[in-house]
Amino acid sequence: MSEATARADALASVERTPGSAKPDPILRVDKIVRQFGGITAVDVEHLEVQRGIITALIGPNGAGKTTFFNLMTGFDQPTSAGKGGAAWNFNGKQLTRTGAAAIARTGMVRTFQLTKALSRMTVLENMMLGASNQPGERLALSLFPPAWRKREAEVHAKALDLLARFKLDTKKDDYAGSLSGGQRKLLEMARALMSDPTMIMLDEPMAGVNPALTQSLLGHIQSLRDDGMTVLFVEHDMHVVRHISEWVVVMAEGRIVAEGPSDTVMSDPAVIDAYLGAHHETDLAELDYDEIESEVAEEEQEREELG
Ligand SMILES: Nc1ncnc2c1ncn2[C@@H]1O[C@H](COP(=O)(O)OP(=O)(O)OP(=O)(O)O)[C@@H](O)[C@H]1O
Repeated sequence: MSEATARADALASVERTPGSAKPDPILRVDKIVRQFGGITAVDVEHLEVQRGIITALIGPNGAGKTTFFNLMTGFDQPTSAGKGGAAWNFNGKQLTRTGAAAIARTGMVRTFQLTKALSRMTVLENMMLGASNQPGERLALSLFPPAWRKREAEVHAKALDLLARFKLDTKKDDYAGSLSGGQRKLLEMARALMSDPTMIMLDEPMAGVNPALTQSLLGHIQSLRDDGMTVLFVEHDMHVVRHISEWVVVMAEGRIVAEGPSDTVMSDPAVIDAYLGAHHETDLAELDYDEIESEVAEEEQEREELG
């Protein structure tokens, strides 16, 4: 049996309902709520992410996807414990109240957009920063300088390997800020891989990427999965979602509203509702999002004119 068939078989019996149980979940989330003032950004009752596959997290703007990523990776904290207590478990480890660095060391990492500070560093320096330190490593290394030099050489070699894999090796001494949009996305992904994650969370990996690089980025994401990594990614482009994800989770107004394989979930009425706020007999993949946006803008203007 091919690996792709095995992955599809593992999901065949999974219920297409929000929060459904998976045969081998690497991430399990319970009752996680995050509010900002009066806004409930995230209110996830239960979610399981299957190990070793590519799962897409989709949903309209403001659905809570980025906040959910931040909560999982310790860059934000849940507001309320909810009934029975907020909890999430990654690869057998309970992560509630665990800091971001400690969560990264468990093997769950997310990509970050290149900030201004990182743009002023070279591509290679960015990669070196991505290497995680094992607990106690800093102390051990500072007490024993030869070990530090050995570790630095290893990290350097690994950074060069990854840069070659992502075809960024010729750019290693360039400022990260000088890269094109697509190359930045490659660097963000390569940097996250420096810590040998078990699961990688990508926030809009294709945003701002030109069509030529899109294909290469998609290939990289698939090869991470083929190497045994679990991939969870947020994406607005439905063609990308259809192309590479084996499972799709849909968020709206902080909640998980639908789950299923990419070829069927987008025709789920709950998903269409989430995007359009009304029932439509439409296949989301066929929708023209620019047209929808301009229709929504027109409707808003009409409402404003009507007072
Ligand atoms: N730091 C913050 N302070 C106040 N409100 C916030 C903050 N972060 C997020 N929100 C609000 O929480 C809600 C969820 O936002 P979030 O960015 O998680 O959504 P998203 O699904 O990632 O959206 P997009 O697809 O547009 O990136 C939105 O209403 C947003 O305005």
